[in-house]
Amino acid sequence: MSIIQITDVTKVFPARSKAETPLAALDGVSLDIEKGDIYGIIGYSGAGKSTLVRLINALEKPTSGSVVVDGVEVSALRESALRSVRLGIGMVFQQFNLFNSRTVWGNIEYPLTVAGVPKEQHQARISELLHFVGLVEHAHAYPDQLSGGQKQRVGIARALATSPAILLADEATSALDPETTREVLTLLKRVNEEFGITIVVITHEMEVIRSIAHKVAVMEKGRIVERGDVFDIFSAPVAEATKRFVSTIVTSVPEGDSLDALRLRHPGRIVTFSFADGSTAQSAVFLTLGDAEVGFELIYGGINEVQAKTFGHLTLALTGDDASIDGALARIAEVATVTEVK
Ligand SMILES: Nc1ncnc2c1ncn2[C@@H]1O[C@H](COP(=O)(O)OP(=O)(O)OP(=O)(O)O)[C@@H](O)[C@H]1O
Repeated sequence: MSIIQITDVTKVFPARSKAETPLAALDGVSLDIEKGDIYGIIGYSGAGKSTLVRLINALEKPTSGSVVVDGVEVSALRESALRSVRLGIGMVFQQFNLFNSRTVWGNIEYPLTVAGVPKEQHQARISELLHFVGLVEHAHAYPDQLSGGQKQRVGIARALATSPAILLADEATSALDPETTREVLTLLKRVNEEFGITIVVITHEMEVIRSIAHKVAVMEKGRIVERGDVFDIFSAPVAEATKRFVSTIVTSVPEGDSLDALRLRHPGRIVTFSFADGSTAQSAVFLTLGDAEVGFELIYGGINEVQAKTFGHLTLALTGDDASIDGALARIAEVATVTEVK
């Protein structure tokens, strides 16, 4: 069941000066997010990711199209009716957005007060959240006494205070080092698994998508250029923008300087074999080459794991006569994608 349904949404911002033309930050975007999913939205700066998030929590209205959240058409609601919709959506930010004048406890209490939760219920809820994010000992610390990772854990506890059905994480780990990023992503995964909260993760880092997302949409210039299950997108990206993102963490076919360097060392035929189902296809490649008396050396690539499934791109330098190589490649093409590197 969809919990967020965005249909043919366009968002045009007025020109900032007479010299400029109005800008379509979103241009015909449709996106369905299922309840309980972790959905990643990736794109470079200016792709329209934040605008999309601001439409989901109704901080912006679309120029055209509709945004339905948990069965409510938020794009049509008046400001007064939006309050209850926003209570069902938690938000985590890159710069944490904590109140520096309030303690950890006070920061987590704030949304409870705003939502009108009776005071006598605050203590139990805050204490539960502090345990969940592992900050019980820091309850009375102020944000500037905390590390970045601890601040983000407060941000997550605060976002969960009113038990939202949806959590929007806008570049939540972009200000953190890799180790702390892993901790925060693990926490977000627990939020999803233990509470069944749907999470929308906005990022420009493919590693964030690989670590926690089930599905991903790739945005470029206000449009979604590709979407799908994270494993499919990583193992066989189609759009150019997707390929660029995937190549930041997956070595596939060698190109540019890497290819030039390989060519110098291996003047013969260079072929990349790509598989999406791990070891069976790999052994078939090696056995077929051996049977055809084609020599091979692994020179580039590797095996990757996404969502507990493996895929790989292995580039081999082949030696032998062309007819044997061609025969072997034709047989291998039945179990793996074969790309001759030119
Ligand atoms: N309030 C606004 N007025 C005018 N233009 C805007 C406004 N908000 C966003 N834009 C423009 O819309 C486009 C998309 O911006 P958006 O912030 O959604 O992209 P993004 O993918 O989130 O990028 P970033 O990661 O840099 O935030 C950009 O060109 C931006 O300058």
